[in-house]
Amino acid sequence: MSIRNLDDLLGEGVSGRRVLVRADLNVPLDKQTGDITDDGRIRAVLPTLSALVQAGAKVVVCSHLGRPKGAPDPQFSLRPVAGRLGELLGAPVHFAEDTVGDSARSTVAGLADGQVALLENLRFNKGETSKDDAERGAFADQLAALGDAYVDDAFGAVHRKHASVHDVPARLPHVAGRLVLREVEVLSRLTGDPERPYVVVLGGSKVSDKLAVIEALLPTVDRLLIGGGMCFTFLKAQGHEVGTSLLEAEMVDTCRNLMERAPGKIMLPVDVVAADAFAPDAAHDTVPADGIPSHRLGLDIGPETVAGFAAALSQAKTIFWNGPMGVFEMAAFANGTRGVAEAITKADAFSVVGGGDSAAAVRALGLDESSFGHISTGGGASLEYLEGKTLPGIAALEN
Ligand SMILES: Nc1ncnc2c1ncn2[C@@H]1O[C@H](COP(=O)(O)OP(=O)(O)O)[C@@H](O)[C@H]1O
Ligand SMILES: O=C(OP(=O)(O)O)[C@H](O)COP(=O)(O)O
Repeated sequence: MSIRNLDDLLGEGVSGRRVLVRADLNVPLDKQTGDITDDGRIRAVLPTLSALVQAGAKVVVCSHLGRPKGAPDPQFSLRPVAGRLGELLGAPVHFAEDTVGDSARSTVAGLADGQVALLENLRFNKGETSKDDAERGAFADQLAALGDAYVDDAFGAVHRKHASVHDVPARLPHVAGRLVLREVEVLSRLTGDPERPYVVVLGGSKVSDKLAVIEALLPTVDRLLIGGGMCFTFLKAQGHEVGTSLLEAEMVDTCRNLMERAPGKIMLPVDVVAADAFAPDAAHDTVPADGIPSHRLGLDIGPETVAGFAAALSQAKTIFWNGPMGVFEMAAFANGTRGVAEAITKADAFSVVGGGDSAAAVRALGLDESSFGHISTGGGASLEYLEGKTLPGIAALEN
């Protein structure tokens, strides 16, 4: 990557300078308690933050959390993340109650050398995600005013053309952080000439984001295994009833086209675990994929599907997996994700797992992280990188 990195910035000296770090601290939260259920993304940014702290910078961290709608929403506050980040750094993290307002300005102004502040959720501001260049630019101006230099270490968000990712680097001296650098180095192994068979497994719930990626990836992969919330739009395209499962109705034709264009390449579930409700204690049964009752929703792939996917994975030499196979957060619907994850660890292949929830699933299910070649913090970001797209966050660092 021909872009400047953290070592270049450290080499210039950062003591006493305000360094704005864009991190991806979009961690999963327990829906009932609001507790952080997996702190992997916070840990992933520690090498960059610790290096800046040690070098005496005034470190100003910013991130999004979830998808609030451009205004403050307490359920998406980063306050709990500030607490956890402080524990991991071994020093308190000063939390600003807003992102670019009075609280942010006074918090940053009060930082001593080597101290860290975390700004409130970037997405509480309309300008962060706006499609209007001027609106995004105006927010980027305010954000950039809080730093003297900018580090992008938010690999999970480099595919977003958002103010903090795409517009701030145009306003400040900018470098890639340690995490972004490492992610790109590892993922580049999958873009050149991956050892074959190359098998990609896709699941999760960000269906419309990822359907677009499938189109681009299809010619380069040997097998595409589809589970999770993703599979129902494909099953519908095959003419099956999917009950009240997650469905992207306007994408059904696209899915049909994809299957017709690459016959035999896409593997879909042959059985699914269908439940009465989206709840941990919901009544559920394994049913054939063409027999989901109309009042039920698919929350996991079934055992026959796991066996089929495992057989395909056992042949692979390169594997990329993004998106849990089911609602793994609920024990009754975690078997598909566990089965596929175990099959990946057993394969004699270079394997990459990408995505906040997929990485969290690996840890929550107690799997040995070292049996994967790489666990990426970005799902959508790594998929778009593999697709060969110019990622707004990376392009901005190159300029
Ligand atoms: N069948 C399903 N129905 C609804 N949600 C699902 C289903 N399968 C998986 N999910 C959910 O998908 C979420 C993760 O999706 P996504 O954000 O796309 O993955 P990642 O963060 O790894 O990129 C998990 O919270 C999981 O519960
Ligand atoms: O969780 C994320 O992406 P991922 O689920 O694709 O890994 C990133 O934090 C980006 O979040 P976004 O998809 O709401 O822009």
